[in-house]
Amino acid sequence: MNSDKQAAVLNIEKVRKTYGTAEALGSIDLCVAAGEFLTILGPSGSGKTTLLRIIAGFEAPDSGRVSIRGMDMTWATAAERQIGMVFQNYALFPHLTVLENVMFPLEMRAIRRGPATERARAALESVHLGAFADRYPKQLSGGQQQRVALARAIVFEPSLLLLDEPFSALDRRLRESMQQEVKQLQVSLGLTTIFITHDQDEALVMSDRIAVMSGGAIRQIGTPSEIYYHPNSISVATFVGESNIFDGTPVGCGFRAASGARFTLAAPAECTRILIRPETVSLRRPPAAADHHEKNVFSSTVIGRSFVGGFTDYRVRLAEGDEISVRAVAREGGAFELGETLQMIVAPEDCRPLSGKAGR
Ligand SMILES: Nc1ncnc2c1ncn2[C@@H]1O[C@H](COP(=O)(O)OP(=O)(O)OP(=O)(O)O)[C@@H](O)[C@H]1O
Repeated sequence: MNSDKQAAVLNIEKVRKTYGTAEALGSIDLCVAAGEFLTILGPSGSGKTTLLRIIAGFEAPDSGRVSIRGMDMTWATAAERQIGMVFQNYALFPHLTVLENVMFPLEMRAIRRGPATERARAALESVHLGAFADRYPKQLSGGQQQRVALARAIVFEPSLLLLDEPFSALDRRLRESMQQEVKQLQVSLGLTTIFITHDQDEALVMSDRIAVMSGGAIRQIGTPSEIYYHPNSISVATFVGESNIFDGTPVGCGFRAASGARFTLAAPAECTRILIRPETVSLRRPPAAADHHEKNVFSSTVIGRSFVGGFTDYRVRLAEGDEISVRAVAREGGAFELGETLQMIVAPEDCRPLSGKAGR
């Protein structure tokens, strides 16, 4: 075993799962390091829940191996794995108080009442619910119930914390504050965490690394910035963030789109597609004197505009016919008009090869 794998809390090797003739998971390999926050991101049906259930011990793989802290746990029960879990639907016991809910995992482990109460109270403090110990779940808001579920998941100091879409029932503001809170707690306690979501923004905000799944396979794994700026495929690029994708062919140091639009790239690349993120593009009214040294300046027309508070999202059509989305910082009274003829500019380093040798 190499040192990476020794430091891993979770190591998944060649895990496969089929339901009848349908393959839910191909051959999954995944290593999660101690203290790491890893997100499994993917659209509905991509296999996230199946993978999570196999990690948790609710489901057995057809083949492959699941190790936790270096021990083969493929056939261990859920209880033997010492994993803390939080689900979307809270799953608190309604007839137990908040404190009793949090003490439950400790009672299951036959920890005496005195120390169990002390630990449960400390866990409730860590999620800022110390004052709510004697309430019942139905007397709490959704966000508070989810914090109780989190306290219950961490109270027995699990080797691994699994979070399955835990914020999806919460409204946007509460969701964002819960993201911050969970992230702070995860860092301060050094919790090794696997987070499942189909929400790319949530994945980008919270994760040390993101594994992007589709069709039962991990398509790419990397830091949020690697995934966003260097997607290795069209499916990852379009799933994470907004994107403009041009098909075409490499020409010298540049790229010619199918429409004929020519882009200068930062370096020659053997690619058949380039990716341009909307926020890397700028728009301006044509200056009186043209600067012929400037690269990637295209004549374009505004064909759509929406103000999204802080930003204006434009849709523009290049003279060559391609349509492209642009995200600009909004200034009151400073928006371009529909039908206006503008220049669209994009830096060579922001035209990213998507496939081929230099495409990553
Ligand atoms: N018990 C089952 N029996 C048959 N097929 C199943 C079963 N569970 C999952 N599948 C199939 O396996 C594939 C992966 O499903 P899975 O629930 O893991 O996806 P997911 O990414 O978690 O989706 P969602 O975000 O909608 O929960 C899907 O095609 C699904 O229909």
